[in-house]
Amino acid sequence: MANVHSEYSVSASIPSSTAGAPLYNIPLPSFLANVGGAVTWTYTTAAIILALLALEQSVYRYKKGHLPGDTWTIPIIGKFADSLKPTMEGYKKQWDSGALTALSVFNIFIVMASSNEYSRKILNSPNHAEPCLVQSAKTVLQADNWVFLTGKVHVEYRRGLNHLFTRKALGTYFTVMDNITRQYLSEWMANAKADPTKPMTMMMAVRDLNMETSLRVFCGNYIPDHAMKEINKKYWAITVALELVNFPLALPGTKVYRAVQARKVAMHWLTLAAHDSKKAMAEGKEPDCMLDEWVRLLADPAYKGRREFNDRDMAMVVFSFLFASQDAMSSGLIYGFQHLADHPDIFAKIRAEVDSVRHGQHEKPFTIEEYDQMPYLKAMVKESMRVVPPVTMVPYTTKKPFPISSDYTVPTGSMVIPSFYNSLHDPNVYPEPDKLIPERWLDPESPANANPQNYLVFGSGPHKCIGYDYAMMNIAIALALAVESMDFEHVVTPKSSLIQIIATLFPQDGLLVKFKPRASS
Ligand code: HEM
Repeated sequence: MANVHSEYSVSASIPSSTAGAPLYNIPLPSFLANVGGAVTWTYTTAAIILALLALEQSVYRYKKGHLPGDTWTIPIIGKFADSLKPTMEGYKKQWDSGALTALSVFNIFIVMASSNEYSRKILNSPNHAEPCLVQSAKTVLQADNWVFLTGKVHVEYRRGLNHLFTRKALGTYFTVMDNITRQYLSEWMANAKADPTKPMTMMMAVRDLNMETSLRVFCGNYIPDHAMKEINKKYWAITVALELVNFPLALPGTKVYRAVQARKVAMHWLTLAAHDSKKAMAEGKEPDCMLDEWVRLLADPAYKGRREFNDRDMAMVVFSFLFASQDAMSSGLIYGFQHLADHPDIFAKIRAEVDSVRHGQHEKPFTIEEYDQMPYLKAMVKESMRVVPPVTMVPYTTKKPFPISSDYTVPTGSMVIPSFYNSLHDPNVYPEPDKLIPERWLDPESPANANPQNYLVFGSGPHKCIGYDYAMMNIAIALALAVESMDFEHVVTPKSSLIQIIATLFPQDGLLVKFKPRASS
């Protein structure tokens, strides 16, 4: 990005004087001399502006080369209007217009990759491209957050964090997820009983569930209830600050400012939680959350001599997990509910599987061992996120000229955006790509299983989602417990099948559901 801007500032001084020269030759009466001066300046300024605009177009066309995309870019703002209110229809049009396409927003030259081949190439070429997130993310997350590390330092830092997602750790989290989900389902059921005619809007309800699950999984009871509520209430400010383009300075009143205030609140409590976990573990507590698992690992003699994490470091990591998970998990779970409610046959199969493994003992805690015996449930969760991938694209930036194909090199400083939707809807890999067919994951011979690299829901390469197993599990638990105990009906509206993009994807009507206690066995 820096280079794009610098090309402009260097060239800005080139045109100017010659375009205004003829004006000096026109004799003017003295009383008009000042007016003449003003006219001269007007013409000169106009000439400079025109030259700059022409230069802008030339640079865009030079960078674009033969790639599909607009022949001319809208001066200065480019496709800014589209990025302000992105739509799936707009994105699909862009993805369908070529495996690599070009556009420009505020003179940031962007190459959108829509095929599996090019998307994976970007994600797996750390020497050429690195994640760049949206501009506001650095202000919100803080520039020294580990998620902005790249190369070897990133690999090493991340290796330490992989311990937080071992099977043993996931087993601990499973109990927490089960517990919190049950509390929410009971609350939803109580509301439904109080007024059975009134559907519940799932959008915010699921976000609340996810936030509490995440905070309790990550921090256990080190976060007091009132703090959890405060973090949850303020977190929406962070979500809405993640638009592709935002006012760059975190001035009072801006979305980014409000997001920074929300982060400060969350970081305050997360730092305290890290401190309290260290204290409790030193006193011999058994781990019951991610922080505890982490503290135990750090105290392990086998760990000695490796990287130390102070309270703030730990809080920053937990905050990055919260940041990475809250919107994506909410999107995945909301569509999980919508898909189940819209497919009674799939709902029935999941219920049959859950019943056969858990023998109808709904009150008994759900365990990771039981989850292991539920291939259909897992296939449904995987398929649901294939049909509507929560994260459809991740912005990367080029560090040097990136020869992405045999006949095109992305210039340095461009944004390259691997997009996952087309790959996840490739009819050669997923016949009837728009249909929800969990069975495709259960047949080892199916093209879906023959091409696992097409499943880009969690990315690929060195930055592939670290929470992959945890996320799948979390969504599966919520759906399984709901199916086990409740019937639900989707109240379909004209907007149910339309997608709104708020960082991740959501049904435009927020998903309206009527819950009832389970009727059939
Ligand atoms: C349905 C839920 C989720 C989806 C669809 C999802 C998807 C993604 C995607 C597409 C990426 C970028 C991958 C790339 O650049 O190749 C990513 C990165 C990441 N995700 Fe997730 N994610 C989910 C949940 C989670 C959860 C629950 C956590 C943490 C507990 C998490 C933590 C992260 C982190 C830390 C990164 C950055 C990894 C790095 O840079 O090394 N995600 N995720």
